[in-house]
Amino acid sequence: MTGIADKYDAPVRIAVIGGTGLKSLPGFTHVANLNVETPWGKPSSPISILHHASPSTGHPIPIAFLSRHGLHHEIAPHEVPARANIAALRSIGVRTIIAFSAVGSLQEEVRPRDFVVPDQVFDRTKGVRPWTFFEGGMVGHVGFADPFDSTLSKIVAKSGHALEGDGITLHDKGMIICMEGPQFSTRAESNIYRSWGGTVINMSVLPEAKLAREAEIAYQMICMATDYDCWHSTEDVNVEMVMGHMKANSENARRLVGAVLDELSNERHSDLVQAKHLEGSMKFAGSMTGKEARGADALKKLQWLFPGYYD
Ligand SMILES: CSC[C@H]1O[C@H](OP(=O)(O)O)[C@H](O)[C@@H]1O
Ligand SMILES: Nc1ncnc2[nH]cnc12
Repeated sequence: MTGIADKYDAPVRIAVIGGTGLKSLPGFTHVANLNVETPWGKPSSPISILHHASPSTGHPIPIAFLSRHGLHHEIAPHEVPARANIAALRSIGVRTIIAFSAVGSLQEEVRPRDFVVPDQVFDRTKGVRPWTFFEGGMVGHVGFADPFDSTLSKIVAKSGHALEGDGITLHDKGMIICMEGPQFSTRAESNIYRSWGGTVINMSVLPEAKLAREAEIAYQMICMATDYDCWHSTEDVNVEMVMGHMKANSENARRLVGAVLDELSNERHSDLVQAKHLEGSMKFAGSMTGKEARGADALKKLQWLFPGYYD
């Protein structure tokens, strides 16, 4: 792309990860495209840096945008390079991620095109996706009882509720089931997930949310329901249905993300967007392994991710 810089000198604190049907964020000033190479490989797409005018000061706030499935939706859910995505975002300064996802609804009251801000996750991936930065002779454990950031979730919910009555319906909690895919669920699975209390289902929240937590990044997913999976009397989920609802409701998705970014750009959330409450948490949690037993490769990679933590 001509006229777009390939560097951005200031730290970028806030990122949006776009999912199915949200491959870009129009309406912002596109100032740079960053091609970041991490020890875990290349991210799903170049990171676009967008300028968003803070409603409180008018000053431009940089926002990083990454397309989870690539620029042309060429990366399947189980192939998403989630470690490279999260590591690349952290390396440019990101400490807050708003992740967007198209989901199936497991409850009658969550209708196609409704938004859900989940507060819990149930892991139904199959262990085929790399899910941690801590391995190979660098052991680390991090709490994941509450997989989303509670302060961030309140901001997202408040921003969404403020748009209600204006074409947007938002449910401010729920359990998201993360399945492996890429095939959709069987009817038996869908009904079991409902009996477990699942609210919505996707193929993307994990390991993204786990890796964000390990990287000391505040993370919240915004889900948009696109179908009733295959438990309902309506038509079973298919790709045309998902894409159709995403396309038809994309303006609302962008309005919601815009409202969240407006709020996060406010100076009063400066500590949150820098995730001060998470800063340094991996210094101790990731330094359990005795120095003499540390794997050299693992150490080098983690020193790239957390400069100064494991010297
Ligand atoms: C195309 S339907 C299945 C696909 O849609 C969701 O993608 P994303 O979470 O990136 O919006 C779901 O997780 C599946 O990957
Ligand atoms: N029914 C479904 N199952 C899994 N992922 C989805 N993404 C959108 N709809 C979905």
